[in-house]
Amino acid sequence: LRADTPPAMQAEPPGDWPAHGRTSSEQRYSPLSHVDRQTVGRLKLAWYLDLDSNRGQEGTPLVVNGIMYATTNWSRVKALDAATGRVLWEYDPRTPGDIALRGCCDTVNRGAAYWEGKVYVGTFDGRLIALDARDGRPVWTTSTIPADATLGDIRSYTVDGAPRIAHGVVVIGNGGAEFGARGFVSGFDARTGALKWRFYTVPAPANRPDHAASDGALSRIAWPTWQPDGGWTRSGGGGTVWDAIVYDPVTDLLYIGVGNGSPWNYRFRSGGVGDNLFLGSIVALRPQTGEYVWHFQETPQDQWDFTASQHIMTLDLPVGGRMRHVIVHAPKNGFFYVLDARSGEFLSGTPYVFQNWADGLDPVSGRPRIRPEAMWSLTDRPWVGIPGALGAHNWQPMAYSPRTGLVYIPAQQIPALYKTPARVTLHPVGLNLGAEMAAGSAPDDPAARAEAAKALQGWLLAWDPVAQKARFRVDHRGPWNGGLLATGGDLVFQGLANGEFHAYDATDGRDLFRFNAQSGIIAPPVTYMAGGRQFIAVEVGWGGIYPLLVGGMARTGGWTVNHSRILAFALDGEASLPPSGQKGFLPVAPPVDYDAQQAEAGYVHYQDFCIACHGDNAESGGVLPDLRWSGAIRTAEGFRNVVLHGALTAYGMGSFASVLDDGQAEQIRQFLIKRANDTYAHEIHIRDNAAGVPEGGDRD
Ligand SMILES: O=C(O)c1cc(C(=O)O)c2c(n1)C(=O)C(=O)c1cc(C(=O)O)[nH]c1-2
Ligand SMILES: [Ca+2]
Repeated sequence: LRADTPPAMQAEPPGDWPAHGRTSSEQRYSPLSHVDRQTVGRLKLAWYLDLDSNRGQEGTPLVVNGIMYATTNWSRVKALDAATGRVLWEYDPRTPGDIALRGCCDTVNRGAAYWEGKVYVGTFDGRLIALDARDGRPVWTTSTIPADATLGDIRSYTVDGAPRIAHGVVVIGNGGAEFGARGFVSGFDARTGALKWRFYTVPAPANRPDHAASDGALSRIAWPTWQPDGGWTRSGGGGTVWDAIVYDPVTDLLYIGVGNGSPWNYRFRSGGVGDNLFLGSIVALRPQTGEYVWHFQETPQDQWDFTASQHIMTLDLPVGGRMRHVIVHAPKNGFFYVLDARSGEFLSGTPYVFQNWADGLDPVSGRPRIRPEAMWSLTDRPWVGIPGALGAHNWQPMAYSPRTGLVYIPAQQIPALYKTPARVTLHPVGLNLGAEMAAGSAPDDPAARAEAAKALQGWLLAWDPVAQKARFRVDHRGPWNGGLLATGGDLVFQGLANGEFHAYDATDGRDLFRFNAQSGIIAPPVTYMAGGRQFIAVEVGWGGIYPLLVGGMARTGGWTVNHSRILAFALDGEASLPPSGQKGFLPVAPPVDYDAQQAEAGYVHYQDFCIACHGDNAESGGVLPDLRWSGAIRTAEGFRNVVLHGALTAYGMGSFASVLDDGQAEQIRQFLIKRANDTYAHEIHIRDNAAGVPEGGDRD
């Protein structure tokens, strides 16, 4: 059985990519078929553009009438001639560097919205800006963060998702639930930037009304699911809407994917009491008013960072013998859900990966049967969870082909160790998870490391949403690969963590095209027509949470240094990339003396405050500096200047003076010197090859 093409999809000009998921169904399917299984052998690079930031690039470029609007790291916007890559205008919102510390997962941006001659972009420091599509001049700017939301010194808000537009309302959410935040989405008048409505996803302390669209639903439905005086009243509760927001013209509803609890620790957050709505839920709202319509909670009692923020897609599928308009969703928690898009009714849910936290779902309600041992914050025993906090599928978008009837999922396995700390402290800067970060790091011993690396997996999963089962999979070298694109040429395109860009046969996963992009790819490709030719374009740039947090183990995926670009491919393209010449972070012989006791204390502070960007156990994942080889660790004063006095704030390394004193900063420095000494010989050794790059061999 094949799904019908929904009416909303037919309206879009087939040669454009005018909205985040191309159409309002967010299927990321384009009917273009010049590039197909026969012609793909002639696919070549047509143009490329070097970007001005070498950090994670997660953007979906929009293409409207031959002009590409791409957003890149630090919330920058570029308009390009989509046929040639020539820059028409650029806009830099000058996001301040210290905001990097307020986001968990790299200063990324996932894309813009286009509507009636304006380009809308959210900025990492929480602004929403409307630009004139002709010249990039700001038409209006507004703050998406209400002044009182930052009350309490731990509240932390960022914006990195793409805005969506419905009924002339621009809708945007925010990130921050790893720090202390209370989630909400806001709707602004697309013409003027005036706030039209706001919907908070978790209650206010004491069930206080916000005089917002959410008041009724929060007090009626959500408030009874929280312990009234739980730690959430100080940490915000979480529920940030940091990625998926979808307007569905078929139901005239707006669907939002609500994130995890703040902090993760459910005992601290809510005393181990209640489901904590609307955490881990899809919530349907009226786009004009923000009024609540329905919700479906995928993960009650969240303590795993199991967000429902992942890509929300609508489809028309035969269910029980009749066509239903449904939402399909593959959130972090590892279950593939099919919900009725009008009512939120649970239709089916099946694990799409190996998972160990639930004994399936209740077949009627869809509620997970959570295993008692997975409730780590209540058992006080460490829990190795699969999926872990980075999910069986993260923000990297899926795609659907109406020709094959398959949903293509960038699936992964990244186990996580969850452990209750001796004491939960809420810090004004840095992660506030209520989980022990110094519980154990990747081993240095090569054999043990290779064994641990086997658990880190990534694959392209072709999923039949009607039968709820896998049709085929394509295994990649590791997790954290790019989002997906499906085309009328029966191809599925995906960039990989190891820096390759591929086209696969949509019917069986056969590998039909491979290109060396010289840096890991996490962004989803798009396709469009310009100058009479079909292009496939993708942003290249290794980053996002996986390499930043996981660090050295994330380098098993391949290329170790970010080189950010936009690449565009076409049949008989004639461009080529210059040789990469990349050698990774070059190890510099470290100072030899350190104090072992200080270094031990420094490990704990490092894991609490530095791990989220510089990687587990002081090994960088190839995006931000590897501190073992940093000049800053050579003197106590130099290190203090960076860590406490903000010498590198403009680059995103703000001051930690509010959480670390001189002595603790010095302990971290001693730890870094120890790590440099422990690993220097090995780092040199793994470069013992002709190319002098880690892990053997130039892949040019
Ligand atoms: O809870 C939040 O507020 C929040 C925000 C974000 C974000 O804004 O990017 C991410 C996450 N959570 C998250 O859990 C996650 O795995 C994640 C990955 C990424 C990324 O861009 O690589 N962002 C985020
Ligand atoms: Ca999160």
